[in-house]
Amino acid sequence: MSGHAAPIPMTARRSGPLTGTAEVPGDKSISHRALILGALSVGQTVVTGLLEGQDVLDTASAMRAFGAEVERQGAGHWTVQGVGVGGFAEPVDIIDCGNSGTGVRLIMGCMATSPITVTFTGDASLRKRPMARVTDPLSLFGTRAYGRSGGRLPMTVVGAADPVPVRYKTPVPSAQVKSAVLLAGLNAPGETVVIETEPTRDHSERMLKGFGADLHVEDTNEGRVITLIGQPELRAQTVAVPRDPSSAAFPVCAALIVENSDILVPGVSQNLTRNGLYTTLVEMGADIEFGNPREEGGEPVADLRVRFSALTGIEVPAGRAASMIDEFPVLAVVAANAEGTTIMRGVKELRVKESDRIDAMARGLEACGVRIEEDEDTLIVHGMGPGGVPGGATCATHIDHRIAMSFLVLGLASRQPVSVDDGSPIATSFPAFEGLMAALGADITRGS
Ligand SMILES: O=C(O)C1=C[C@@H](OP(=O)(O)O)[C@@H](O)[C@H](O)C1
Ligand SMILES: C=C(OP(=O)(O)O)C(=O)O
Repeated sequence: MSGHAAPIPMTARRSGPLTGTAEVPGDKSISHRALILGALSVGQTVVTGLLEGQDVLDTASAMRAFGAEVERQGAGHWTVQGVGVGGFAEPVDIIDCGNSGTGVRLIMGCMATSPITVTFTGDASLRKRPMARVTDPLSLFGTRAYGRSGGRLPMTVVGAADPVPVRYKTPVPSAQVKSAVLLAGLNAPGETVVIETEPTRDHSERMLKGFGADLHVEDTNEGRVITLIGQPELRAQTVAVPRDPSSAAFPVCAALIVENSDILVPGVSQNLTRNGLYTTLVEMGADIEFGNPREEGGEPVADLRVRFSALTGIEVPAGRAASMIDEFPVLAVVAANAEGTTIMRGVKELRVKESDRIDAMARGLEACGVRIEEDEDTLIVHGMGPGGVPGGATCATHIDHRIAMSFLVLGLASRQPVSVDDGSPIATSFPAFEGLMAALGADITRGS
């Protein structure tokens, strides 16, 4: 929904030890894809553990507008009666993807090779984000797009009536771009090929295969080459959505920096395209046990036991950025509570998320007394040691859920409270955040 709710100021105060179990909600990336692939399949897809965050609810509404029957049967339990590849009807109204880059870009992909015309919009954050990264490769299929200057929403996309398959090397490491091209390739005859030089999250590839697409992935000198044969009949599936490692990052990082904490976070994805934060935290000296490794919903997962730790700053290699792209804001908070300097390189994609996350973190951390250095592609945090951040500031969240949650985690370990001007965007990805953190013992309240 693009109408931004009234701002909800929130404040976090230094807390006693966090203890207990944090059962984080379903993975946002997989939830979007379960609804989209369900809508493109023949038969009824059943989804359990769906994330009922606003981003995913907006994708559910969009799938209904294209003709799929999407119904909520119970908490996290949804069914999708699909229309099949090439079966999308033209929506009679604008598709509003709210705050969700994943939603709008993947949906543009899956309508781009059908003979329909669709107008997309989103909230004030999404309307600032670049769409040409998706509409450029879609134009190779024969799709046309007419947006505001700079390729911004609102944007009207005219699907190709006679699509041709494409071969496309992604110029930015983006799972959204890769996925949009693959989804468009579903309704183009012949082979669509996407080549990525830096691997990004691979949920689309795994799930497309699971729904019956003919897709194979090969690691070559040129990069990861993904080949999809167009016009398959996708078959409805049962999808058990695993928990979201990006949401798990908040209780995990909170426990690492709040003295004497000891928590359990079950079912955290160990998918190599998603687990960069956890590798980084261990390198910084985090006391994390990875117990009971197993598969859930087609993803490798483990139960994490996380204890308060004395951490040391490190240099995070640029090659790891894609596997932890949404976790840099909360890593910056952890880094501020570590000894020494943490250098995050290759992070310029953070500038085109829900907000410019490098700028938002730098300004908020500075306001809380932390020394920061930054350039276009780098963020450097000078750590103040465990519990050493002064705090005592109100940080601007810029309609960005991850910025809001990161600064609230910071406040739990800072000398003075840390407030955010608006915690309402948290509902886009982690509506249970406040209750879950309170149950662990975190002192987070509404108001400034
Ligand atoms: O494909 C996805 O589900 C996502 C891909 C990433 O974006 P980019 O592809 O723009 O890097 C990530 O930041 C986003 O939260 C979810
Ligand atoms: C970047 C994110 O999401 P999206 O691109 O889907 O808005 C995120 O959830 O951190």
